[in-house]
Amino acid sequence: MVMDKLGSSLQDAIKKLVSSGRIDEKTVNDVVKDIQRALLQSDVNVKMVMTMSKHIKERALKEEVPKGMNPREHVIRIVYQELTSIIGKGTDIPLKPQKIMMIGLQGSGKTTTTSKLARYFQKKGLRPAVICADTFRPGAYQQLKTLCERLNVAFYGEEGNEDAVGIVKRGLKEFEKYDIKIIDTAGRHALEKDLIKEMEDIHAICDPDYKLLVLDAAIGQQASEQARAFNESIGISGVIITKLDGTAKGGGALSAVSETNSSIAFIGTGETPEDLEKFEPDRFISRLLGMGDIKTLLEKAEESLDKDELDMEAMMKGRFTLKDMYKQMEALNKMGPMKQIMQMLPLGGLGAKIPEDAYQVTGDKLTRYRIIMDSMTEEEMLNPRLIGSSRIKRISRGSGNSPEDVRELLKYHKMMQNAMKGMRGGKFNMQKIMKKMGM
Ligand SMILES: Nc1nc2c(ncn2[C@@H]2O[C@H](COP(=O)(O)OP(=O)(O)OP(=O)(O)O)[C@@H](O)[C@H]2O)c(=O)[nH]1
Repeated sequence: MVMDKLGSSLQDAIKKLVSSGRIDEKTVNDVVKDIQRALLQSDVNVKMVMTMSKHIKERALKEEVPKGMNPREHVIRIVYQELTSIIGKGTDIPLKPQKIMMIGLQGSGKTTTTSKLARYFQKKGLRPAVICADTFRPGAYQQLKTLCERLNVAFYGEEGNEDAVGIVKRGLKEFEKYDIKIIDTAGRHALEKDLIKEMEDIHAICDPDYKLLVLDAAIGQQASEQARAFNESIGISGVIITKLDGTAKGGGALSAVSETNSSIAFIGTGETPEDLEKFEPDRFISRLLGMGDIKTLLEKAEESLDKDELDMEAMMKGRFTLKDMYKQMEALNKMGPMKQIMQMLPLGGLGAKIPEDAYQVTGDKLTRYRIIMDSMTEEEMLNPRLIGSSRIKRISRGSGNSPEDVRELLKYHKMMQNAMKGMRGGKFNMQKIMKKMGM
């Protein structure tokens, strides 16, 4: 997975925040410390981490909590916004006919990314064609040709000919009718004079709409040096960070680019032609924070939960009576299978605290539980601890069920009560957060 280590550390920090009793300076400092550690481990520049930490602390403690939001949600929203801001806005490459020139150092994954980009446009219904102007690396021609053939993408190259400019000229002529022309240029071990000269010559011939710099995520925060150097020498319109799936330094590479005058257009997330993603900072961060599927759940919850009837906050604090449980079971029943809902919860661990049995609330059981509860007094419903063995006998007789059924119901209630405590502040608060963040 892409940056799963950073993701899980950030999710742990958010989880801590979600389950903290109250938001005070200490809580904010603790969470910021966790976030700092996670970002530094991912090679994000220290100065950047410190500035971001300062912003989070200041905003969390000084900014007024927006109306309709609780302090916890307020802080999570700030963390989300600050993380998004350190990776920049992203570059949008439009879906229209254009020429794209690929540049970068050798080993960055430029050739593979060229074919992935062709595939990206092909999937969007545009006709891509690829020109191999890498006459420096032996094998580049054959590699790109094979990749394009597999994807059924038009390819032009002249094996053995070292005249990259001539190849580009002839390739563009041949591909006049194609929508997207992607030119793969040669890389070197460093940004040397002859590489710059060759890029400038190719640039003059093809006059590209976009010049995309390919960078390997493993270089971490050094990405800013490379982006700056290429930008100053020939100018770049955007960056593609490759191999984000295989390094612990991804955070460094992503954040470093935004420090320069450029931003990220795509990210490479694996070795297959499909493993290229358009870079969308807000979506990327919400996925990293584990807020992915929550939106679906929240929409569902919104539709079927009567918020006046259910006081989730109170329940999660432990005031979870049999009456609450009954209302909750009814509401959840309307939402769909319990297990499916729990699996959609974000932040992994929160959902995982629900015991397997808790998923088995079928319609039949619900009906049985309702009949049993109908035989209880109001007092028993509000305070189930009063229900000893003589009351169990009475309730079972009154409801036409066995004492085991009553015990099972009480056991289930205890289990849910504990699970609720464990999820304190968890899932349903996330609903509001996602909404406020416009997701
Ligand atoms: N896991 C993973 N591997 C990648 C990704 N992008 C490229 N690679 C691999 O990185 C290796 C080098 O990629 P090439 O495309 O040959 O890149 P290169 O050597 O930089 O080629 P030039 O830049 O053209 O000199 C290949 O084995 C690719 O499969 C990615 O996003 N994830």
